Amino acid sequence: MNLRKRLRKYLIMGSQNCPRDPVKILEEAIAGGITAFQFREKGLGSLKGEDKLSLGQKLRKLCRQHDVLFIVNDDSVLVDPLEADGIHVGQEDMSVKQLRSTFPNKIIGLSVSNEAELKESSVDVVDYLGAGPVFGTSTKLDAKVAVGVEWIEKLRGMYPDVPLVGIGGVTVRNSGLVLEAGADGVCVISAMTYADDVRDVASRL
Ligand SMILES: Cc1ncc(COP(=O)(O)OP(=O)(O)O)c(N)n1
Ligand SMILES: Cc1nc(C(=O)O)sc1CCOP(=O)(O)O
Ligand SMILES: [Mg+2]
Repeated sequence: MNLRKRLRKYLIMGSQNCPRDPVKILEEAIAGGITAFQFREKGLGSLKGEDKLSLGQKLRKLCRQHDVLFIVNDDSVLVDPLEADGIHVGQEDMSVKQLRSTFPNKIIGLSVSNEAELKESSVDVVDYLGAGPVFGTSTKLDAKVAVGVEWIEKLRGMYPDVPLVGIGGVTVRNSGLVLEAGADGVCVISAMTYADDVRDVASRL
């Protein structure tokens, strides 16, 4: 399956986003049909060190068993121990050029939230772009200003062939707008991790 298809339903989470066992939440999301997962263990209440690694290993194993793409957020040190398929970074993280030279064959995703960031970005060395926050979000405390689906349209126009996902405040109800604007996939955290029925949300997304 090509990357655009594999990024279609992209769950991102760490234990800090989960009101119950993250392993169970991922199992249910996989049963509902997610195609990609990002291990984003960061921020208030997140696990560190061995505990972080141990949870990452359990989530990685599940993704492998079900052929779900497994991406690590930010932490390049975890890529090899978790045998991740790739890494996602933002503008304030490790440079994508450096990552590309360290991981020539891994998937590299980069966040772009506005024109100024785009100007500074080496889009040519990454495999996909994460655009957002499309809508308002309270999950990421340092999220930038919501950019709307117009930002997706703009990026799609500029980069017709680059895999593109929308993130930030995405729900079952508004996910269609993100895809109609030209995204290949939608990323969600809270809409899935806090759902009463995770599997149902994943399948309807
Ligand atoms: C797919 C995807 N898109 C954007 C982000 C945000 O990355 P970043 O700006 O580095 O912020 P943090 O997630 O690290 O807080 C993402 N993680 N994934
Ligand atoms: C991790 C993250 N990155 C964003 C960006 O705009 O780059 S918004 C965000 C949080 C998304 O969480 P929710 O689906 O609960 O709104
Ligand atoms: Mg980051």
